[in-house]
Amino acid sequence: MRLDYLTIFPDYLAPLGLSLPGKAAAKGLVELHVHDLRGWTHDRHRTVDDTPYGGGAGMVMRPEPWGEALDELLGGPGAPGGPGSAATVVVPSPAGRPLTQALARELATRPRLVFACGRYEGIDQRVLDHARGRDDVAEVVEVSLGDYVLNGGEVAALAITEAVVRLLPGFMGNAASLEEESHEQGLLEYPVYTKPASWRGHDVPPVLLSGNHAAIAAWRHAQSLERTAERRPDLLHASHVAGEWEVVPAA
Ligand SMILES: Nc1cc(-c2cccs2)n[nH]1
Repeated sequence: MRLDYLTIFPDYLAPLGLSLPGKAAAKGLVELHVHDLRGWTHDRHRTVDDTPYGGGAGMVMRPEPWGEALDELLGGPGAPGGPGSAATVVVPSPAGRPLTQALARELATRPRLVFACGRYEGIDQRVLDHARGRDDVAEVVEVSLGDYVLNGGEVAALAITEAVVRLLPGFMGNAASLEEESHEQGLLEYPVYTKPASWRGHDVPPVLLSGNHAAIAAWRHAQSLERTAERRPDLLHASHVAGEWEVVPAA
């Protein structure tokens, strides 16, 4: 998978070279390329924004630099990959589709993601509309991290990258652990414990020391259900609760 990032703050994406994405890059699972949008401006001040039509506060990002940048990254002579490598343009936005594990799984199947990290009051809408009409763009997807407003898309791009890259085959050593994670089964994760068995008067739930794998699995599922019901009832569906579960003594 190739990941490109268009931003006016390239240094903000320096963490891409560290930890998770950095490890995936080192394993050859991903190619990461950060581009300064100002590289596609032609005036002395390298202007990327202007006042909004219709008035209102703040500034809007001009379409020209984005259009030229996408021309070069997507369809230009230097563009990587031939047919079948059509890019998915990911636009972090508070008005986007919520980032969920399902969306992360979907994005992890794509051959190329191009992150358009906007600032100010947003990117001129025509940039997205034009990109949607390109035959070298598979999809333009606006993605929200949640119902709050950041100053720019860079932080969101880092979060989306981490959620996606960790799902790539061959990245996480134990693929089984991916199955059990929060949201992977549609439920919140159960509580976890490690040594010592007793710490500051707090004991590990005895079932976890029992060696009874069926009872442990049942206890963990019951904990996930309980946590989800308490904290995220919106995630609970009949399918989660259906089926016979043996009653396991409370921890
Ligand atoms: N969820 C979310 C995304 C954003 C922004 C993306 C780009 C500028 S602000 N705020 N909140």
